[in-house]
Amino acid sequence: MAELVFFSGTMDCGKSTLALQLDHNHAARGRRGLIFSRDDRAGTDRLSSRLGLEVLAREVTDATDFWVDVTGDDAPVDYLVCDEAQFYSAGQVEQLARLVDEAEIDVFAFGITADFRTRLFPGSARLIELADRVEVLQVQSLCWCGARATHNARTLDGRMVVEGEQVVVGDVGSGAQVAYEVLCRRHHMRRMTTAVARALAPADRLSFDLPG
Ligand SMILES: Nc1ncnc2c1ncn2[C@@H]1O[C@H](COP(=O)(O)OP(=O)(O)O)[C@@H](O)[C@H]1O
Ligand SMILES: Cc1cn([C@H]2C[C@H](O)[C@@H](COP(=O)(O)O)O2)c(=O)[nH]c1=O
Repeated sequence: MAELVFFSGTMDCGKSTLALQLDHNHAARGRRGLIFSRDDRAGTDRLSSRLGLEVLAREVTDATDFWVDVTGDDAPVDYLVCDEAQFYSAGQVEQLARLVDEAEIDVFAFGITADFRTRLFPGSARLIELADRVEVLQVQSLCWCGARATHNARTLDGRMVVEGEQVVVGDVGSGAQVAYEVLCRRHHMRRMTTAVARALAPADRLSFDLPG
């Protein structure tokens, strides 16, 4: 029986890498898959991993109707890989669920659950509601303190911000003025990013090495 699976985690925990591996393994067994993504950091029509691998993908937009696109494709489809699924609409997630139930197509969706304010993205919320399984990635991304990172912070010059648009494409550790950093809940609640922690305590008094 086909499944709708949501692989979730913080930014930078290996979701896109897993998406590429999963596609590789299914394709190697002769299954036909389609890859979708939306607003990948590497640009449109892309699914990219920080490990360096990048493949062509179909870009999801507000106008995308998965049911129409997939059932109208040239050849039968066995599975879909859907990256950056947090950016999909609730209606698009419902189309994915329909493809699973009525067309017997496996859907493997990947995305972050919550935004920089700890609020669920619409696509992720609907996936949590509808998925057969929600899988939290095994590889843990870490807060600067060494604890498991569970939350995504948006930073402006290294300091956490709590106001702004929900969607701003960006990266962790990019050095850009607006960037992201993954934190444990304790430090997310206290808005204590690496830069703030470094400013508050001398490095020799910190129990975990801060990144350079
Ligand atoms: N130079 C590197 N060497 C080994 N692993 C790396 C390197 N750079 C990134 N990674 C791994 O890649 C992960 C990020 O993978 P990616 O698929 O891009 O994440 P996500 O899609 O969840 O944001 C990191 O958590 C880390 O495990
Ligand atoms: C927290 C948060 C993230 N984003 C963006 C930033 C990145 O472009 C993607 C996440 O990609 P990744 O492959 O999981 O690293 O989401 C955003 O737009 N708004 C946010 O609040």
